[in-house]
This record gives sequence, structure tokens and C-alpha cells, in this order.
Amino acid sequence: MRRRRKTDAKRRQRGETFMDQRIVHVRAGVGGDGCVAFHREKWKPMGPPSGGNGGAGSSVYLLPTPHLTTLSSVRRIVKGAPGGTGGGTWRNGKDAEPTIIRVPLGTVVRQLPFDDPRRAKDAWERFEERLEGLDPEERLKKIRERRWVHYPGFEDDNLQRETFKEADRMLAAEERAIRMRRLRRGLIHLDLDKAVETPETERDADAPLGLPRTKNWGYLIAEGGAGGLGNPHFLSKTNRSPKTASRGMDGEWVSLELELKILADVALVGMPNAGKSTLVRALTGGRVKSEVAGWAFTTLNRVVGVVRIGPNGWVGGEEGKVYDETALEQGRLREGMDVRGYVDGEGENSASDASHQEQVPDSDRPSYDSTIGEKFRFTITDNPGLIEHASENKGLGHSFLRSIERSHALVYVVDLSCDAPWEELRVLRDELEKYREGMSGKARMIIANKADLLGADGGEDVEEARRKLARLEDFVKTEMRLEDGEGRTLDVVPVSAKYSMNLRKVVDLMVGYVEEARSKVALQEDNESSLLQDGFED
Ligand SMILES: Nc1nc2c(ncn2[C@@H]2O[C@H](COP(=O)(O)OP(=O)(O)OP(=O)(O)O)[C@@H](O)[C@H]2O)c(=O)[nH]1
Ligand SMILES: [Mg+2]
Repeated sequence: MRRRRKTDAKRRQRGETFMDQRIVHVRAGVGGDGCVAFHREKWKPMGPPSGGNGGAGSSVYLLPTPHLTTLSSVRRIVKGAPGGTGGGTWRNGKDAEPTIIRVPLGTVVRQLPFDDPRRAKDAWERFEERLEGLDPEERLKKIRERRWVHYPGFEDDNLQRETFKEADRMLAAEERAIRMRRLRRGLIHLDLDKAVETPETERDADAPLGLPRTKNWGYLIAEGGAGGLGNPHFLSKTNRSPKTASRGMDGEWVSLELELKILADVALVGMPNAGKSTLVRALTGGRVKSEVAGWAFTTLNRVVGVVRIGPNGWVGGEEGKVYDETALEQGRLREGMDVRGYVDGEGENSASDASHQEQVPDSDRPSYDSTIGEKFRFTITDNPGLIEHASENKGLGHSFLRSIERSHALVYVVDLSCDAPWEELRVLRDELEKYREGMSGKARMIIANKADLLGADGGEDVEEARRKLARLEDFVKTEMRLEDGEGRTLDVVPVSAKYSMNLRKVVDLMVGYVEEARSKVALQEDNESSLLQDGFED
């Protein structure tokens, strides 16, 4: 336990609290052994064979759930429980409860193929390895030990019997058939984007009465081993008192690669009305139709946009292009059309028409030019506003905090024109931390928006803006260091989303974060496989 905490702390230091990739070795439970027993009653010393069967081993299922956001709670080795052993007087062993691995929505599951070095050998292969180098006689002995339970003291006697040899051959054929079936089933590949709706499925309308409801545990990943058979099964005309029972079979062992799809590379976090939606529209060149309005909680759902970088830099960014409130823009667009219709008719006022045109943002026209080559692209999410106590589900609550987690980098957006933007920043950071410790560690930049509102009239206001920005930077320097051990702080960039000012710098920095995060994920994958090489043997 202590060791685990230590490694966790180390991982956090390296900024790896949120894992997006993981290899999981699944071992379904082994079946319970059958029992060799004979019924005993007063006056009836030689009763019939009465050993019960073993129960089936635990099968392993994958259940996608919206309550998780990372793979960090998924264990690296998942073992299903063994089935219960059979008992005397025909008591069968209990079937083991299913083992359920819960994974977040958006997990992609791939079974590692046979030749993948990261795959763990299964029970069958390990057993074969142990037999290597043994002479045929010992080999056979080991194999039979694994297959059979004998009545105490009767092993040698059993092995001589023709009926036993016949049963042994049949069991061997069955083992091979199971193995072939598992191999032929093909590799597991699942894209778990939807939650398993009802954990309990409806009973089939035609099902006979009295059947239990079938439970829906998710997707079957590895089948538990069948239980062994009790000695009554080996009763035959020539052997009226069978003194053997079979052992439970091995469960299926598979190695899976789980990967949590990233929702977006960059997620914006800010208080209501800070200008997040305006910023996303500006960064995507107006291609994202996110609602913008001058009141809180305009955005109710997250919106994902794509920022594109062409050979000549950021595509769609025009310095000074205006992104106003959407209602106003639409109104103006409509008005613009009317004016043009009127002007065309009259042939007058063309000057005012042109000036008007400039103000009409062409957000409805695609500024996407497919002929431009694309060097890089990343996705960015506009999220609903975050307020104090959001982590306790106030405001729009924390449902969207979950999706914020599934991004490579977080970017705070604060309103520079408000009285104390640093206080806003403190609240945002604390809310993230309260929701999940370590979450604010993914934040990389602070965008101080609405910089145009300060210093618009020159003079005193400009001074005021400088002072505010300096104070904000001070706050960041003392309170918001990156956890990379190099003492870097978060970047602070004053911009105006509405008037597209200083956004090129924002894009450049974001490209840096995204590249860094993506290479880190790739590196982590490499580490993970080497870790397994030396850490798996048990
Ligand atoms: N002057 C100025 N106003 C801005 C700027 N950016 C956004 N605004 C205005 O601020 C208001 C809020 O903008 P939104 O983009 O809707 O803000 P939001 O953060 O998405 O708000 P919620 O969705 O409610 O969380 C609108 O009236 C915008 O026009 C800016 O750079 N300068
Ligand atoms: Mg918004």
C-alpha cells in the first residue's frame, strides 16, 4: 500500500495523474474441482458415488460507465475468483460471481495479438513451459495431476484402469476444443462510447416462468473456466465405484490495451461571461457556432472546435476581425441583407453599404479553404461557465468537469476588465482541485480577455490595465507554478477575443502544449511496455 502511494506521488510529479492508456491483463477465474465422495448411511456402508461438481470460475466483463473519467482506477492485473469446490452428498460448488471492470465512456479496447511482446502468456502456455524438458512419462504424470482428483490412496489403482484412460482422453479432447474455440473467436475490439443502459435487462417475453432475470454486466471479455465433474459422472458399467473426479478448467486469460479517447486537446475553463465562446469562435475563424451573449450561462453544453495551422501559420485568424454577440450579429446580418436589397434597387448609398458590410462577420460562410495544406490541427472545447461551489454541483454543476478532464491541456479564461481577475483565477483553480485533486495541474495558460476594454480611451486607463496585468502575473508567479519541477509558471496572455487581438500568440502557445502532451502520451506507452517486461512475472 505504502509503495503504491509512493509511486503514485512520483507519477504526479511527472504530471501523469491522468492516464489515457493502460495495459490490463485479465485472468478469468478457474473452475472449482469436482469431488470424489460416496454416500454413507446407517446400515448402508457402500453407497453410490456422491461427489458434487465444481462451480464455474468468474467471467470478466467490461462495463463502460459515465461516472469515471480516467483509467487510473483500472487495475493492471484483474483476476476472477475461482469457482467453489464440489462437496459430498451431491453438493455442487458455487459459481463465482462475475468480475466487472468499470471503464470510463470513450474507452477503446483492443486485445493484444499473439505476437505482441506486451501480451502476457496465458495459463495454458505457462503450463506448457513448465513441461518443457521433461521426459514423456513425467509429462503425462503432470498433465494428469492437473486434470484429476483421486480418492485418497487410490491414484495408482485409478491410473491402471481402462475406463480412466478413456475419460482422460475425452477430457483432453475437450480442453483442446475449448482452447481452439477461444483462439478462433478473434481479437476483442470495442469502442465504448455508450453506457450500458440498464444494468438489468428485461426478461425475454417467451422465457419460461421462474427463470431469473439475466443481468447485463457489460461486455464479456474473458470466460471463466468450467467447474470439474464429481465422481458420479465417471460411473460406468465396468466401474461401479469411480474414485476420481476432474479438476476445474482454467479460465481465459487475455491482455487488453485500454485507451481513453481524448475529447479535445485544449479545454477552456472560465467563469460565466468571461468570453470563452467568443474566444472559440475567434480561434476557429468563426466556424464554431457557439452562442455568445452578454449574460451568464449562455453556453449549456460543451462545443468542440478545430484550430488549424497551415504552412503560413494559423488558418482563419484575422487580426481585428470582430466576433460580437451572436444575436447582434444575426440581426445585423439580416439588416445588412435588407440594406443591400434596398441599395441595389435605389443604386444609392453604396458607401454606407460597404461600411456596413465590413461589420458583418461572415461566420455563416465557411472560411474553411480546403486547398490550403494543413500542417497541424488541434481541437478545443468551449465549456459552460464554472462558478464557486461548482464542484459541489452548484450552477451547472460538475457534469461538464468530467469532460474537461479528458483533454491534454486546460486554459483559464478570465475577464481582465473586472475588478480582481486574480480572485477569479483562484476560485477556478480551487474548484478544479476540489473536484479532483491534481486536476489543475493540467492548466497551462491564463488568457486575460477583454483587454480592449481597458485603455480604450488612453491615459489613466492604460496605466490601470498595465497594473492589473502585472498584478495578475505576480499572482500567477507566486501561486500557480507548473508541476514540472523546472519552476516554470503558467503563461499569461492578454487578448481581446471580440476584436481578435493577440490571438496568434495564444495559438502558438497552444500548439506547444498539445505537441508536448501528445509526445508524453507516446512516451508513456513505451514506458508502460518496458515496465511490463520486468514487472509482470509473479
Ligand atoms: N469588449 C469585449 N467584450 C467581449 C470580449 N470577449 C467577449 N466579450 C463579450 O462578453 C460577453 C460574454 O461572452 P461569451 O463568449 O458569451 O462568454 P462565455 O464565457 O462563453 O459565457 P458563458 O457561456 O455564459 O459561460 C459577450 O457580450 C461578448 O460579446 C472581448 O474581448 N472584449
Ligand atoms: Mg459561452
